Amino acid sequence: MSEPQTPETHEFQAEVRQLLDLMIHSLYSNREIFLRELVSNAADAADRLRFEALQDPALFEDDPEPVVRLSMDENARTITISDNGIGMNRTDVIDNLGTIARSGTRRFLDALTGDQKQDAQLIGQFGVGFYSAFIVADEVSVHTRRAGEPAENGVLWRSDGKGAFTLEDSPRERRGTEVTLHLADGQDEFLDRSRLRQIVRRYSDHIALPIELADGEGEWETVNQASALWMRPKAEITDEEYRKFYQQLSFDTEPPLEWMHNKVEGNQSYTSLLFIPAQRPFDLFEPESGHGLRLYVRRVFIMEDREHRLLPRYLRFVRGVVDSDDLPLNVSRELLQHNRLIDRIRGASVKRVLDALERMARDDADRYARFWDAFGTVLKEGPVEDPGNAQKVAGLLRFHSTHNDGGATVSLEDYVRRMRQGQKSIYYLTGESLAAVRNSPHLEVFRKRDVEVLLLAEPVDEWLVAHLNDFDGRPLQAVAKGQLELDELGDSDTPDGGEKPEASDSVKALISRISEALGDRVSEVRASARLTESPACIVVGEHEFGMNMQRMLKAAGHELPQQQPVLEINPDHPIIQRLAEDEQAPIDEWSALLLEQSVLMDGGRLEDPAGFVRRMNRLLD
Ligand SMILES: Nc1ncnc2c1ncn2[C@@H]1O[C@H](COP(=O)(O)OP(=O)(O)OP(=O)(O)O)[C@@H](O)[C@H]1O
Repeated sequence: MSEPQTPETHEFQAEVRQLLDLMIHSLYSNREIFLRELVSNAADAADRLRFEALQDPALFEDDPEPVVRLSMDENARTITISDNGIGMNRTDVIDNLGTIARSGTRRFLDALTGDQKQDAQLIGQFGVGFYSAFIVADEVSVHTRRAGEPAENGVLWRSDGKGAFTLEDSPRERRGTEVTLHLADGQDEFLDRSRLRQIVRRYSDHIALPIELADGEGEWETVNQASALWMRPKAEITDEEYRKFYQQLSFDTEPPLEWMHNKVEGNQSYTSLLFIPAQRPFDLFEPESGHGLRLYVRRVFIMEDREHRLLPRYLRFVRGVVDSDDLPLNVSRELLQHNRLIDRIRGASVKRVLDALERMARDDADRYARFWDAFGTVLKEGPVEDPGNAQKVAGLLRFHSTHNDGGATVSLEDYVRRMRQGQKSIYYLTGESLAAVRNSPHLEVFRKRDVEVLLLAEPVDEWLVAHLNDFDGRPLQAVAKGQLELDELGDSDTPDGGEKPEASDSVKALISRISEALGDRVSEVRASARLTESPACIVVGEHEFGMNMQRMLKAAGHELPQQQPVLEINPDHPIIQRLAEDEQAPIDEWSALLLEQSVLMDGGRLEDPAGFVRRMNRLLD
């Protein structure tokens, strides 16, 4: 076997090339984040070393104290970021720096908005951090050796970011990685020590290991706080420090809406510091991505909880840290699945977050509205995922409603307070868009009798109402399902709102004519108690999927049993009355038209739209 020839040249993977091109040519606002990214990689490398050294203390060699060092050479116009972390061997370097597309790269390219400022924010969130070096550098070299391997396994990676990199053997005594950036023209501001100090303090102050800056005379100055903020006593931490810590942890441009810092002492001790952000991260709805809380054991970083063991998925917007004194240091993902201490931390953390949201909703409606705008949709997954807290979560939900056609949302508590005397249920209507539900014929009798209906137009709402059966002891009831019992709507103020109108004999006869004409396209035709203005609407059975849910399930590729709707007609409507009296009217055409317009009003699609238009034109003629 022959040793690989060095230096050897490798092409960047196509997507990496695309990304580099973008870094070099378009991301010049906010260029300083390159340092945040490289320091964060160095700190991750220190965390990984500490973690692996739990099994194999020899990895520390004779250099156990983690540190990140920044130095510069004004003549050569270079900046160097070095760490004594885990380091990389040849294979690691090839895999990590250029030839294998990381899933983050593709997603990053897809998520770009064209707005430079926003796009620069995306870099840190995607795991394309290393390449940000090319925002300021026209050549980058990485000299590295993996902990535990001999000095001659050191490798040197070099690239100008233009399509290829070279790799050569290069012995390295010191464990870890040294990244050297040769600054491109016009980037000399980064050769200024106070500028580097300022950037480190801005972005990396709370990285829990020292970041040292060379003073040019052989001395090193620690420029960050280098402490685990969450371990300090609450009373000594300022709001500003909490905000800054959050922003360094999350790379969020906005300060958080709220934070909860708790130390739990006792036979199981842990500290948690949880933040509720103010704005949505780009990947909130991507199933495999997203962040979790950072889990530490006695200050040693163990893992990011991407599997949502420390907090359930519906609270995945929460960022922060949990530091346990009692978990074993070699805790694995598997162990996290079945661990009583983790279960307790999870239960308590859920309660802390929900309590904080309750307080915010009660004391500061504006702030809560911001929270709801950003994360309401996610919170709606709560009753499905966490039935034990369903009522608590339900109390935090906000909905559009007929009470407030202007658009402000209402809580279930508001709704219950406004229920009419004798009203039994909380009524809701689901549909594809707010406009469609707001104008639905199903609301006619509710509006007339001044009974509030919640208007639900997000896909998740269907799952929510399928799992949330009641609130405060009142059942949730879909207005577009089953027979509507008017006396369950509560007392009516309107004089004609009492009894359901008795269908006359001619209407009864019309119903059977329509029923015959439509055959098995409907399961039933009946007189409606719902309609006051429209001639007809469709309804599903009490225990069937609603029309909107049926459409969603079909769109997701599910086979559904044939389920025909009920057609309800409004005996008081002039068209219906005319049809009831005119036995010569072309009933096949009219019946089809009534059904088709009801399907359209419901947000459905017609199987034969051209047939519908022709029919309508014939009848208008
Ligand atoms: N200083 C370093 N020491 C050891 N490995 C490193 C170092 N810098 C980068 N790497 C390796 O290269 C990989 C790619 O780094 P990059 O910054 O592009 O993404 P990332 O760190 O995985 O993602 P993110 O930026 O979201 O943390 C890292 O996952 C790591 O394995």
